[in-house]
Order: sequence, then C-alpha cells, then structure tokens
Amino acid sequence: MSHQSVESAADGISPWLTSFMGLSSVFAAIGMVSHSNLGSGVKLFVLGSLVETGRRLCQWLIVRFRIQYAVTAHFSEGDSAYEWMVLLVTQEEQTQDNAWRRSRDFTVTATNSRRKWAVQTWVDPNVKGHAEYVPTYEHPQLFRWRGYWVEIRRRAEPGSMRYSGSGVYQELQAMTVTMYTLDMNALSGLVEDARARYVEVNRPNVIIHLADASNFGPSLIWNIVKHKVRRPLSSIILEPGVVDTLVHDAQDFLASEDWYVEAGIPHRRGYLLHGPPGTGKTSTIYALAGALNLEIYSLSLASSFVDDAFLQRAASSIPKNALFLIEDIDCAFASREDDDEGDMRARPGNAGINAGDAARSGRPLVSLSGLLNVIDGVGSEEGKLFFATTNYIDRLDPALLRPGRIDHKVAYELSTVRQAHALFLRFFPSSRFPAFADVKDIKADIPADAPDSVLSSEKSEEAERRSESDKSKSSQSPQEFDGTAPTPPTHPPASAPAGTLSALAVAFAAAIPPGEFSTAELQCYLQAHKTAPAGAVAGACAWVAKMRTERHARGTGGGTR
Ligand SMILES: Nc1ncnc2c1ncn2[C@@H]1O[C@H](COP(=O)(O)OP(=O)(O)OP(=O)(O)O)[C@@H](O)[C@H]1O
Repeated sequence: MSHQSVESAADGISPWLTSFMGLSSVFAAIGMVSHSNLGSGVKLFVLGSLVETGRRLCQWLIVRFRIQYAVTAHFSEGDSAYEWMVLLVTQEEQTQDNAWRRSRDFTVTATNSRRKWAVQTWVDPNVKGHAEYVPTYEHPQLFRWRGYWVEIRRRAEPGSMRYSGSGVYQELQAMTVTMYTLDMNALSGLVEDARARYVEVNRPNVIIHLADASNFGPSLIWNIVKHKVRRPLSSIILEPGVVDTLVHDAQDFLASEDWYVEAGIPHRRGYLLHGPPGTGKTSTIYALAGALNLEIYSLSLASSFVDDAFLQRAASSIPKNALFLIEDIDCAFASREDDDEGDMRARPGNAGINAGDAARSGRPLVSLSGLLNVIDGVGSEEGKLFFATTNYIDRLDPALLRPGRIDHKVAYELSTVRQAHALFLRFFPSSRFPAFADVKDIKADIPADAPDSVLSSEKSEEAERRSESDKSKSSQSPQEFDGTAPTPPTHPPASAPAGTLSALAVAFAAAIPPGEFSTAELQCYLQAHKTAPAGAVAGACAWVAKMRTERHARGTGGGTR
C-alpha cells in the first residue's frame, strides 16, 4: 500500500447531518424574527438551540465512534492498490443490493479497458454493454465484506489531472475506505482480498503499465494500464533452449532473494535482448511476464518527456517483483558519430545535458550516468527484473553491458529454416486443417531439442539445393542482388506424404532463405494465406522475390532494419 495512508480517523460527518444543522439554525432565526409573540419566539429559539446541541452531540459521537471503531485507508488513482480496490468494489456492488445501483448520475464512456467501476446489472443484463457507467456522486456507500461494514467514498484528488485523450484532462480520483471494526488486520485482509481478485481476474492477461508525462500528480507516472492477452511461451519460436534458459534464469532469480541478501549481492537482474526488428524480443518478454505472473512497467527512453529525473522517479515507483522494461535502449543516446561531433552527453559521469538544447534538437534527454544510476546505482530499486531491448547492441556503451547491469544477453536472429518450419506449423495446426493432416502426424511436431539435421533430412534434394543458393544470395549486399527469384518447391519431401501439413511445412521452410527475413515478416506473409496452407507454400518463392526486389529498390539489406 504505497500510496494510501492508514489512519483511525473521522473525516467528516454524514451529509444529512450537515443539511439538518443548516435547517435548524434557519428555523430558530425565522422564529425569532417573524413572531410578534416573544414567548413563542423564545420557545422556538430554545427548540432550535436544543436541536443544534443535539446535532453537535451526534457529530461528536460519530467522530468519537469513528476514531474508536473505524479504520480508514486512502487510495490514489495511479497506484496499483487503487485498481485492486476498484475491482473489489465493483464486484461487491454487483453481488449486493447497495446504493450504486440507485445512482442516477453517471459519466458514460466507451469501454476501453477491462477495469470497470460500472453498474452492469443496472442496465438490462441481456444487453451486452459497450460502455462504462461511472457513478459521479461522492456520497459514501456502504457494503458488507466478510461481516464487516465497509464505507467507500470517492472524490477528486485536488491538484492532479489525468489526460484522458482528445485534449481532455480529468481530475484524478481518490478513494477512501472506512471499515467499522477495531481489528486492524481486517483492513489488510480487505486489501489482500482485493489484490487476489485482481490477480485472478487478470490471469488471462499480462498487465503493462506505460509511463506518461501528460499526467501530473504525485503517483502519476505509470498511469496508462494495458491488458494484453497472455501469450504462451510455446508460441515464441526461437532456437531450442533459448526461451527455457531465460525462464529458468528469471525463475531462479525470483526464488532466491534470501540467497542474494546473504551473499551481499543486490537483488536485481538485467537482461538484454538484441537483434533485428521483428525477431521476437518484445514478444518473449510479454510471454515471460505472463508465465511468471509479473506486471510489466515499460518505458521508451526516446519519449520526449523522459529525462534523468523522470527516469529516476519512474524506476523508483515500480513495485517489487515487477518487470521493468526499457525498449530500444540505444535510443537513449546519441550515436558514436554524434559523440564525435562533440556531444558528451552519453559519457559516464556526465550528469545530463542541457534539457532545452536536447528538446530543441529533438534528441533524448537521458544521460548514460542517469541510466546507470537507475539500473544499479543508489537510485536502483531491488527485487526487479530489468529487461532492455535493442536493435543495435554495438551502439551501447560497454559500461551499460557489464555484468551486474546486464547479466544475461540473448541474441535474436532473422528466421532460420527451423523457425520458418515451426511458424508454418503454428499457423496451420492439423486441428484446424484436418484435410491436410498427416495420417500419423510424425513430423508436425519436431521436438524442440532435435538437431537441425532432423529437419534438413526432410528436405528434398531440390529444396536443399535451393536453400543453399538462397543462403548465398542472402549474404549478398542489396547492390549485388541480381533480381532472380528462388526456385519454387516442386515436390514434397520424401518421408512426408505429399500435400500433408508436414510436407508443406518443410517445403515452406525450404523456400525461405535462412537469415534473410524476420519472423514478423514471415508471420505477415502467412497471415495473408491463413486459410490456405498449400497456397502459402505455392506463393512463398514469389513473395521472397518480391521482398528482395522491394529491398533492392529501397537499398536495404536483410530483415527490416
Ligand atoms: N521468434 C518469434 N516467435 C513468434 N513470433 C514472433 C517471433 N518474432 C516475431 N514474432 C511476431 O512478430 C511480431 C513482432 O514481434 P516483436 O515485437 O516481438 O519483435 P521485436 O524483436 O521486439 O521487434 P522490435 O525490435 O521492432 O521491437 C509479433 O506479432 C510476434 O508475434
């Protein structure tokens, strides 16, 4: 509960009591003035005074009662605990007949997240809603939770605003939860229950927090929350062992906090995934976070609002056991050529650059020392997995890459024969294409640890020859490209029945020159043929030729770099 303070408190009186106070005073005053009969006026005055005294007594008693018998906690929008509580309240209000359903005043917005402070049962339950109905009033609401009375109140957080798109800023919300109990543990029970529900509801998702500087407020760095459907690790197609090694390493790190403490080693671990665009770096991180139940806090150093101070604040507000991701970490710094031109910004020890100059030149505002400080300096937080991605590892300063900062590097490559083969089978599973299924699906699932020879033995001589010639073409520079297309696969491999998915997968892999296209590019091609596996194979060579011609025209080499 980082942003909510807990206190025994009496924060105000019930609204009806306030109204009543006003009325009783007015009532007494009118009596004094308007009645010519002084005796009646005195009586009314005495009556009014009694009412007022009674009101104050009630107020005092409520205050005393709250101090004695209530525990109050405050939650601020922008903090994860606020999200947990929103979900709990929403679920409770759906199961209990409480006052939220009686609200007649809502802010209605198109559904843009899975989080709802909404009254779904208030609308016709048979109608699938596409909007969120957020009660606008701020009166306290009561509900029962495990036998405790819990009062919830929402209010706008003064002085903090959130950018909600289309040029609109909204005041941030804060929530006050009061539990009528003497038991302090009840509050932590409530918060833990809220968290458990949040984890459960989001089990099919990976939660990604994005930093945003268009918000301003004390806790407003990671205010944009996205939910992505969790991706199985098995859907990441890399060379055998790469994903497993990464997962085991991260699991081991998370499970050995005590060991780190005893050994006097800071409990943090840094990973760098590097390689051409579209080879699966980000996908691996998302799948890994899903498998390990970690929330991702993702930041791009290229964002115009990210400077050393912002980076420091952002890193220090990430909770423990989360995954801190910096994408395209090379974007933080000027290239070496820029350095040569006199930019000393990216050198260790440089505390930063002139922010105004940098902003004017449209260049990033983060210094290397600022970044190093966040990764392993005094500003670094422990208990976190730090991930960085880059397309250009050679542009990174060696200081950034040293162990302790980056402990584990994974190189991503343009698609190999094996990856093209596996991708094809992922796109065309025999369950969806029974007409193409093998009698016995022997080769549809080549074991991950099988040597490449298993796959290559499946290739026809023709495919083998073509693959070799394509390989040599792929190493040509774009200028050397002669414009010829690879030869299309003419017959299926000997050991797989012709026309089966196994045979088609091998033929497809043979048609794709290894090390020339990213998995993303192959994925894009296969998507266009997602209902026609044989068509995908038949068109593969023409596609390769087209891509080469396009690259030649653009003057770029392999991949999408
Ligand atoms: N190795 C892979 N396995 C499975 N899917 C992949 C792989 N590589 C790329 N893809 C697919 O390609 C798309 C882009 O992948 P991703 O964003 O992970 O690449 P990246 O290496 O992070 O690229 P960039 O460097 O541009 O950020 C995703 O839809 C992903 O599903």
